[in-house]
Amino acid sequence: MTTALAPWPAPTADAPVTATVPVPGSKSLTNRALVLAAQAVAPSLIPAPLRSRDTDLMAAALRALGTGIESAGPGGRDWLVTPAPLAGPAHVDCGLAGTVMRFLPPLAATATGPIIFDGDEAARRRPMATVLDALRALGVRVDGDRLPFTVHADGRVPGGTVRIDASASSQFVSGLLLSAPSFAGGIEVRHEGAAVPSLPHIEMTVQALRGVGVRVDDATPDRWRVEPGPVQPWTSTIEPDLSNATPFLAAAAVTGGTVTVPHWPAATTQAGDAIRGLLTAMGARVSIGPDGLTVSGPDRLRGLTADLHDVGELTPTVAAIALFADGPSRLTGIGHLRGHETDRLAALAQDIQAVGGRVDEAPDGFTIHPQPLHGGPWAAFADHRMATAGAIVGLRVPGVLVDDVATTAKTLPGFADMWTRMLGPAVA
Ligand SMILES: O=C(O)C1=C[C@@H](OP(=O)(O)O)[C@@H](O)[C@H](O)C1
Ligand SMILES: C=C(OP(=O)(O)O)C(=O)O
Repeated sequence: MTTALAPWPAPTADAPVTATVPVPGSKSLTNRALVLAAQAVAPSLIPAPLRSRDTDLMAAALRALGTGIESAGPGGRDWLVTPAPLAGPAHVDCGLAGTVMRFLPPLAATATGPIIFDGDEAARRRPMATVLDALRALGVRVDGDRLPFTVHADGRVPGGTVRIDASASSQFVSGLLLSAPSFAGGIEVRHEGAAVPSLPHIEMTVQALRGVGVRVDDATPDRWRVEPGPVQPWTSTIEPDLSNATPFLAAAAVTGGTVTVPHWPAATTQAGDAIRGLLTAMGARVSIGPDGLTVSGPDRLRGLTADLHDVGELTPTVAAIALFADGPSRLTGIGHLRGHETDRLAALAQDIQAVGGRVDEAPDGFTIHPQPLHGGPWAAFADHRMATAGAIVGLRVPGVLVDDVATTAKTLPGFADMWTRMLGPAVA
């Protein structure tokens, strides 16, 4: 029997939050770096990767397939990745990581032996069939359509053209592209269906592949071609995780304070960068300078109408901020969030109502009508971004109880301590 942990009372801010908050590396970049470094012609040193549940699971899975991954550099903060022939039999624990469950089956297909994939209970509900059907179309034997499933690899993926419907997740495209340099004929992925979400993440994949010397043609919308060939070692820096930075920036927005996140990249493919435009539209002051990105909250936040299809990861943060605006906010284009860590639209609606808020849920988004809130339970649903959204609400609403703040370890271990530190010594 497991004992339920005590809920986390989200601290309230008695004054405008003023802080500088360094944020660890990007989950999305770290896991792309690992998958590419495992295919490289020589070892890679991944500088200061994110260490979190999602990235540790990716590293553990690659180790299980034969890749050497060890800590290196000052204080062991880097990862030295030594490629080796990939082989099963192996068992891959995906946890709840979309990047592990969608990026690794194509790589496993280039190995040998049966490779069994499984994950958390919630992970078994996440859409997977598109990538597994694509592998079958490429000549790979796969048993199953969602977790748990088995890839029966025979050491060679012929590759070729696949037609997929990636409207449920950009990760279906990214996963196929990232291992295609190791397919005999590379790959051409053609998307057919409603618009692909999270396009900046596919742009990140393309840029990551080019960064290790792989030729990619993405000139035609909804069509990507990756040439087979040698993968050079990974050398790029890992940018801070800009999506994980957003709850801290939100703290400035909702309390009229000022928060700086250092090392904000001048150019990036991370979806989190879109927070600059979104917060500006809500009335915050946003600037990039030598110290990083600084957000100063306004006296009154404006409601927002935004299509978040490309940057769905930001929805929990934006929804939490919208609760404190002076008018309604309408967030659309995010039906695919129903297949994220949890059904994020339903989860946000439930939690917002539990603290007295009003939200009208639609198939592809919702409208938030700000009104006075009160304390209450805030369920995380095993979703790191639901937990951080609860923290934002708690800044302004006493008595918000987040049931599982530890779930933030998926991408940001130590979140609760970082949050308390941001609020200063006055907050217990
Ligand atoms: O490729 C990636 O690293 C990601 C792609 C996106 O997934 P979806 O396209 O499923 O939204 C994003 O939401 C997720 O957090 C990370
Ligand atoms: C959707 C997310 O994660 P995953 O990589 O598990 O899909 C997310 O981090 O918001």
